[in-house]
Amino acid sequence: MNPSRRVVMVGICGDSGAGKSTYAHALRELLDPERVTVITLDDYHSLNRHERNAIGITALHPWKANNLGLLTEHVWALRRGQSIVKPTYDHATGEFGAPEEIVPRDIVILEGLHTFYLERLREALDLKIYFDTDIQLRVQWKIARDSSQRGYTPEEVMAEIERRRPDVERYIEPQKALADIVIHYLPDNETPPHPDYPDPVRVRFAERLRGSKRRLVKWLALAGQLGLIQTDHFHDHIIGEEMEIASVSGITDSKTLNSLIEMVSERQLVTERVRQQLEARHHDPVIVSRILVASMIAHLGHQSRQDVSAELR
Ligand SMILES: Nc1ncnc2c1ncn2[C@@H]1O[C@H](COP(=O)(O)OP(=O)(O)OP(=O)(O)O)[C@@H](O)[C@H]1O
Ligand SMILES: O=C(CO)[C@H](O)[C@H](O)COP(=O)(O)O
Repeated sequence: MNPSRRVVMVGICGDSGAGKSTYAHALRELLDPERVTVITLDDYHSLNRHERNAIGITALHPWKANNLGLLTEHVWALRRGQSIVKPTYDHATGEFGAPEEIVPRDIVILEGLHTFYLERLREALDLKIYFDTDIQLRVQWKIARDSSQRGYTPEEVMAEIERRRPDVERYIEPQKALADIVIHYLPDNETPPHPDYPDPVRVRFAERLRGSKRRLVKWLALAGQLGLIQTDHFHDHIIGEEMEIASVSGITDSKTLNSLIEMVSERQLVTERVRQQLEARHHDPVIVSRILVASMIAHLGHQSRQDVSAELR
């Protein structure tokens, strides 16, 4: 591995249907698919669908249904710039597929149910994002996806959501307290639907106040005060800890989004893909959120390259 390079590791965590994988792949597109590897933790299930059902456990059980030891080993290997050969899981059949080789790129995004579950996993991550998607959206999205792509009927999806509820509370939701940023998608009942934007969604960001170098919410609040974006800004307690919160709703224009990008990152780090996105004049909150988070990740990559260069001097 080139010693002046350090892989940037981003973790995305949350319940099934929260939008993790869609977000991870959107970030990859924005940052540059050649530079980003996305890994889903679903590939580290230790039991197939039939085996889980036979012993009556859900995929949410960290130890009985997942190989978190192997995952941790692989995450650290990738962070060191080493290739891995990882398992694969096929949701269309509920079976494992052939193992695949992963060569680390500049940025690795891990997305899954247990991304922050182990301290040793969290230690490998430069940015931790938890998706706390509103239950109404989560159910709607999960039913649509699982019945079209994973071989379930809508009734089976509803029954599965109910069956999983205790495990969600026990194993998944506590990880919210370990995130740097919590992203909450909410239905936006105040923004009128538009042909390009038929199901308006509001995106709420909560950010930890403790010594964070990242200041996404502060900048959003400032942009709101300046009247640049539609936002509300407040402090609240999430799992007992004070967090600063701002939500983005409505439509944001490109000029404003450009200013926000410069607040969270640097002009020279704006990727070609983001530039192309900015050619559209108006952006919904999901796009705004993805572009800002991609810009923060680009900035983290830049900082880590500077740190490595300083260490080598
Ligand atoms: N912002 C969004 N707006 C509309 N639909 C969305 C959005 N994000 C995700 N979805 C839809 O919700 C479904 C679930 O999303 P996704 O697969 O990303 O969730 P996930 O958290 O990775 O779920 P799982 O852990 O079960 O794999 C997908 O079909 C996707 O198209
Ligand atoms: O919570 C999930 C994350 O996607 C899935 O339910 C889990 O991966 C098992 O998948 P399947 O139901 O396709 O066997």
